Amino acid sequence: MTASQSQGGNVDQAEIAKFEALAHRWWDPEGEFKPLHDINPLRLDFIDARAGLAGHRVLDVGCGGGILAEAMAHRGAEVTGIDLGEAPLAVARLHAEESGASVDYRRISVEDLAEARPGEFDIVTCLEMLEHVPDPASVVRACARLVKPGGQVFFSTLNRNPKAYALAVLGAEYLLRMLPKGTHDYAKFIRPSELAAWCRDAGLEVREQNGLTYQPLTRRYRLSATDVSVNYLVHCRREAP
Ligand SMILES: C[S@@+](CC[C@H](N)C(=O)[O-])C[C@H]1O[C@@H](n2cnc3c(N)ncnc32)[C@H](O)[C@@H]1O
Repeated sequence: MTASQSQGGNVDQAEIAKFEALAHRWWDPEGEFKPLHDINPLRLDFIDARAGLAGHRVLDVGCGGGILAEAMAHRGAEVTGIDLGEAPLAVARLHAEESGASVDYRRISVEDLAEARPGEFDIVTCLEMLEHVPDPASVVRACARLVKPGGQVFFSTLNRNPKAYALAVLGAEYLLRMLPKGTHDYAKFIRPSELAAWCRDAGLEVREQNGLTYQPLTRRYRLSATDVSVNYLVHCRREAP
């Protein structure tokens, strides 16, 4: 058990501090968060095509500086974004003010929000966050509680295998320097089978898994229905009671 877990929360303060320190760079499309900017149109379309964002109540868990949350609001969703980092949320609020996006940003854990507002959301998104928490299965359970029966939940994270280590850690952090060193902890990467088991245990039906693959030559990402070997997206539906 880590120090932060023993204090009662499912949070690794060192992870939060990492994102706090970089928060001012969140909206620089060529900065440390470039990969999130680059994959955002793909993941936004993936979610919109499966859940239909316009007019729906959406919760974005681990929203950071708001790259996805804002984009979903611009598609007509009523978005709440939660995170435990103060600085990323401050950046997110400022950016939304400038862009005219309406997003309700809050500093609260997903577990506490699930206690307070179970079943309130049509759609829950939790992207690139599970690999930064001590107990990702607890986040999956909370997301399942927060969505309405029949509602949609989306996760994305990094697979745990030698290829993912080579590309996401050695390649992105050390070779290409796309990300600061230490951004990812390989031990926290999650196999699709592990995530699927947590989803099923939480009452979520896994409908689809899609890879987000990086092409080093073109420096572009694309969605792949078959290659979930590195970064991947999962679409689930909360089973009706
Ligand atoms: C890689 S960023 C992803 C941001 C956003 N989801 C995206 O994909 O554009 C990870 C985010 O998770 C947040 N985070 C880490 N641990 C968390 C926790 N226990 N509860 C809520 N947010 C957390 C960090 O503060 C950071 O903003």
